[in-house]
Amino acid sequence: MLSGRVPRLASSILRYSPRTSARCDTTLLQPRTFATASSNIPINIVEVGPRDGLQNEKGIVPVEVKVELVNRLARAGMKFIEAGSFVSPKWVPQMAGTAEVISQMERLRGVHYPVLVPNQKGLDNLLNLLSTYRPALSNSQPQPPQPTDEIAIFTAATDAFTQANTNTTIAGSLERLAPVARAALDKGLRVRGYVSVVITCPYSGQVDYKKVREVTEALLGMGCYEVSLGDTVGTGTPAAVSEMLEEVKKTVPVEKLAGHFHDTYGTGVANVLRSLEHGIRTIDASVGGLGGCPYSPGATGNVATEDVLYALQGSGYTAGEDIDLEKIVETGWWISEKLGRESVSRAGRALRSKMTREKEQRAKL
Ligand SMILES: CC(C)(COP(=O)([O-])OP(=O)([O-])OC[C@H]1O[C@@H](n2cnc3c(N)ncnc32)[C@H](O)[C@@H]1OP(=O)([O-])[O-])[C@@H](O)C(=O)NCCC(=O)NCCSC(=O)C[C@@](C)(O)CC(=O)[O-]
Repeated sequence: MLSGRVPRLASSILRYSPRTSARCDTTLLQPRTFATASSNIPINIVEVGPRDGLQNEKGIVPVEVKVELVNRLARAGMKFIEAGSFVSPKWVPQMAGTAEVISQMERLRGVHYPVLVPNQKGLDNLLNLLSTYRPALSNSQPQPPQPTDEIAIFTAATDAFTQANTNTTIAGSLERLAPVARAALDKGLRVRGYVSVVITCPYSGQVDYKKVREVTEALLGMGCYEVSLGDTVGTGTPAAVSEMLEEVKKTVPVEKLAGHFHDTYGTGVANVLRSLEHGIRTIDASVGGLGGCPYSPGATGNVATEDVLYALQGSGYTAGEDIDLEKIVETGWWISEKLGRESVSRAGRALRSKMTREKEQRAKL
């Protein structure tokens, strides 16, 4: 654990309560209502580093590194870790090894490892893999839990982005995804939805927030338990996020929404906090600030997990009793160095310097 000033914060902040189904306190759903420090509202962090983080890497990241990344995140206390994608390797070569990753990773009890699925073929590939994990006939032959119990389906708020990302229009993608969601639900999988480009589209500019709302409604109508709203390009400001959420919340219950912010313009944490003020209780984040969408030119990584966890300190929100920020910081550096660079998480950089200084001081004693 961190020591000095950070541990003082850490005692209240670095231990988080697990993801609960009671997503939010309705008294705190009013726009721009700040939570008080004593309210301790649970926030779910969905760690998307192994998927959104790595999918944009130019060089192929070896399966064993991806497996180690997922394992480190789980051991650091993350409860939802997006482990990869069953997409076409012709479109996103980096995700080609996902079946191996989810077969080889440790599967910790209470941790969910969702994977992205774009179409029926992706679901079939996943179900084939899962079929090898059927419960053993005899209790004397215990089987490990199946690698995942959740898929994420994805579309976008503009035709141009949907075309670039999945080779179809919004309507075409919804038509393609509806039977996939139904089949996954029939197999007992949970289904999460994504809407990309909720603020700006890299191809068609300013997005119509009404479209974001309609696409969100469509995904929920297919049985998604939650829809994550992606500021794919990362142009969002807190004011734009507010405006977008005000529109979506006209017809969609806020507890069905998650926030997914890229940090291209440095507004990721501010947008997270703004979305919490709106009642959102699930935030996607990426360790070390890894990532970017291959079909969103110029966009940088997701808001860093470390930055979100740091910002939540003393805010009255709590992100999971088991999360160890020091381990998350170390994991952010570990994977960044594997990728030949430094962690871009601001909190990750500062906390690592602090941890190093403290280690040196201890060594001198
Ligand atoms: C949807 C398709 C497949 C349509 O792509 P398509 O080319 O129209 O598909 P197709 O059905 O014509 O198939 C083309 C080839 O791909 C194969 N194929 C087809 N499907 C699969 C599959 N599932 N798994 C493996 N192989 C597959 C298929 O078998 C065929 O192979 P061939 O016969 O030529 O040898 C393609 O566009 C695709 O995979 N797109 C995914 C793109 C992607 O992964 N983008 C990043 C994820 S979304 C994101 O990052 C945003 C998010 C979620 O983070 C939120 C945010 O920040 O906004």
